[in-house]
Amino acid sequence: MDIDNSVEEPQRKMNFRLDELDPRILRDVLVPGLDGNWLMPKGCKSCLEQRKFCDRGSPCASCLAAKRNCVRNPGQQVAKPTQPRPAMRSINFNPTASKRSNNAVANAEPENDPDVEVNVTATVAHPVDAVKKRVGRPPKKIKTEEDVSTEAKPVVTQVVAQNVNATVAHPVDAVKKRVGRPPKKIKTEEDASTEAKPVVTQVVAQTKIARPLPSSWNDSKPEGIGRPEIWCETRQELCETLPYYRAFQSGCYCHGGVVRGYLLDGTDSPRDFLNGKVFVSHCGGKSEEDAATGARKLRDNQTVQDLNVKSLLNNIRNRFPVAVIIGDRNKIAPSKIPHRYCVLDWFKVTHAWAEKCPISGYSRWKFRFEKFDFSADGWWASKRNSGPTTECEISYASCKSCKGSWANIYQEGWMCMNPACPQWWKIDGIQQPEGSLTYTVEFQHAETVWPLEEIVPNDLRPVLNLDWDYMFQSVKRRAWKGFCCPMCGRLSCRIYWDHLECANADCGFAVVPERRIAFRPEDLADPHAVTFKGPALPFDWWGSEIATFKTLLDGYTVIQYALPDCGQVTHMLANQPINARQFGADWLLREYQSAAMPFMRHTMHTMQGVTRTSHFTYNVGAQYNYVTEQPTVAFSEAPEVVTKALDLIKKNVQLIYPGGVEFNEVLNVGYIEDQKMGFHQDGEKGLGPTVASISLGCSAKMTFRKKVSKKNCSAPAEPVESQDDKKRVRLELHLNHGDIMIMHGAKIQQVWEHAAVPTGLFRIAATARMIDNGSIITKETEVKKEPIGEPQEHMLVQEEPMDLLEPPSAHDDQEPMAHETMAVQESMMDISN
Ligand SMILES: O=C(O)CCC(=O)C(=O)O
Ligand SMILES: [Fe+2]
Repeated sequence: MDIDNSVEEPQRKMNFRLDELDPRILRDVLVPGLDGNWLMPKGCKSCLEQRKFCDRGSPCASCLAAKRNCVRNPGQQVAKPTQPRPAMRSINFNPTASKRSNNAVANAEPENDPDVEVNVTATVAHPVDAVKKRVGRPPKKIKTEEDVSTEAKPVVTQVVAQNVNATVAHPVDAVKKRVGRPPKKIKTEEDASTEAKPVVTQVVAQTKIARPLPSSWNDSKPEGIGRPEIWCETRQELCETLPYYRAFQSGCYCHGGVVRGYLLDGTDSPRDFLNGKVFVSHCGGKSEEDAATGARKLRDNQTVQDLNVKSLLNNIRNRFPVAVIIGDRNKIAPSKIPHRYCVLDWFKVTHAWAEKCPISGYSRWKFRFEKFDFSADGWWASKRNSGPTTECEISYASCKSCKGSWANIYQEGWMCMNPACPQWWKIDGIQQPEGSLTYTVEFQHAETVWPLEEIVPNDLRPVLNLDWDYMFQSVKRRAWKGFCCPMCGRLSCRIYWDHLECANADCGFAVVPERRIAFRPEDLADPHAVTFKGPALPFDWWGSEIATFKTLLDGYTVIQYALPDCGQVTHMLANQPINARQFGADWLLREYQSAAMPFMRHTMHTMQGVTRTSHFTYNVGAQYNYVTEQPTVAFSEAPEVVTKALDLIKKNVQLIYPGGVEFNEVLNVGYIEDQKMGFHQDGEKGLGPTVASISLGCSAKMTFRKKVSKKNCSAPAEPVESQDDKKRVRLELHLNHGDIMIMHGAKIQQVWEHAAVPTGLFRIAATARMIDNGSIITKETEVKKEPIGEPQEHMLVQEEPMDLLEPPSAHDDQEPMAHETMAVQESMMDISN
């Protein structure tokens, strides 16, 4: 038995749980695909003793040259003698028999399978050309593909025989050549000039680059042979537009158990490479930057349980193509990537295997991808690329120890790629040293044929729907997806309320549809909600630490919530007659829809970087930049509806705070389906203690919770909501059409944060503030301002205390679930009736 158990690492074994399983299960999981393969011999004794590279021929080239008897260790698989190359066979794909994909490994024992032709040619080089190799181990110097292709001729070269000549088609799967397909001639200019030479320089694809490359690095690359058809400059443009790439942070967009989109960007791992048709990459995860070298290193084993690994293996198993995107921060592109993100093409994931990371010793999963359309290089190929001039095929061999079968990936020799096997990452029992491996020519250039290969799933360019009636009369989620410019291919977010504009300044493509949105309040109202003609009944929820008071004022139902030591939040509930008043909420809703409102999705800084908000805003009056960066206009230049909204807000605030509160700014916010405003404080410098808003259109939930101090987070980012975050909510207002909300007390903004989530299709909120930050103060807003500081403790004088309306204590410290809200509503109903 040729297993060296002494090198087994129990810790790794524990991490890689599959090694506890039956090896057949292991094979099924890790190496779905080919059934039956020929075995590759191990290196000969003589080469092993001399620690020389053995080409595993029979006899090997080295013994042949030295006229030695080529002997292998007992127990090792001996290669069959050289045979004449058999004619290529075509074997029909049997869909029922090929659940497993043709990726990395064949599992069946070839000698037991009479249908499998074994053909390990010991001395024949590459199908067409001999392969020129450096003597001994490749030099330690780390090279990129480009280095190799542009460097002067290798100093010492020696023609050696390549031992594997994989001409045998797989018995079941379609790793076979298709019938009648003529051999491909895939030549580059460089090929043509070197054609006369009998050897092909083997491309070395090693991209271990310790430190981040300088910014000019991408620019210094040669131009590609084409241009990308689909591209953009921000991650948000990418993720809002492409249905196959919605992952704002991950390098893999997984959905439904498979990877739909794969991003090749800033992080690389040793031996990642990309040519015009094939690339090898990793799937990220469990890695961190090494403080000393700047290189990314693993902090744990990647396993088949990891989401990205599991999903990519499913892509292989199910022959599920993946759309690939490249970022200009990647280090492996053969040409200059002209934009921040560019779509490459559809790819097949053909091989998966685990390498032992040379830096950390952990297992890192690597994946090989092939361009779906293999007939031509992609636009990103460099003219300097040189590959083989005819078809080639990847060969496979089985591990004597674990019986797993793996592709012949590295030119230095075949290795078992099963991390659970004692022979993992060893050539002839010897652990591979750091950075010494290079891929075989076949592994870099061979095509894997899938059945139904010709059928590309769909055009990667999202279709721009020019049915403008649908697009703009609708306020559905679809209406604020990004779009792909039909002129230049740039992906753009929909950032304007009323039209589409390509973000490429050189393009100028825009569509300005006729504006015909005309929602009436009843069109937008919650179908289950009551339309109150008398005093409206509240549907709010609050924690027991919040004291409440209720009254009626000018037809409004007024509820005040006292946030302990901070101030008050007032909810004024409108009803149908109030909203129908002159310049009331109904009029405002209509006017906001018909006036030319320059609503836009402006930019804001979050922990993820600069993104556009998921709502539209239009600011009038003083500068208000605390959350978003946006311009402002004077009230005199804004549509009349904004001033009328402010008048209505002021009139109602006056009812609650008769001392007089003035405002010099109105932020108008437009929401369509699925848009919202996440948790934030209204923290503009110089903000007055009173912030008041009017809600128009569909209902919304406005929630309040106390802030928690977050390290390194000075900006009011939209925090990711966890279960605990939901539990932190202590006040929830159900704002309906025409309702007024007032926050009073500067400490509210310091201690609490609030969020607004509409529950229907279309909503406008106009929020008024007093801001003294040195920006626009117009004549009309030059008024006496309340000092900022301690909260103003003038609660309403109550006719009727609301204590009885407090939710039962059982609701304390629980998230305001629907049933709890209902319980509160019922208790309110009881009392109000
Ligand atoms: O949409 C709303 O009602 C809330 C808006 C808001 O919080 C803001 O403008 O700061
Ligand atoms: Fe706010």
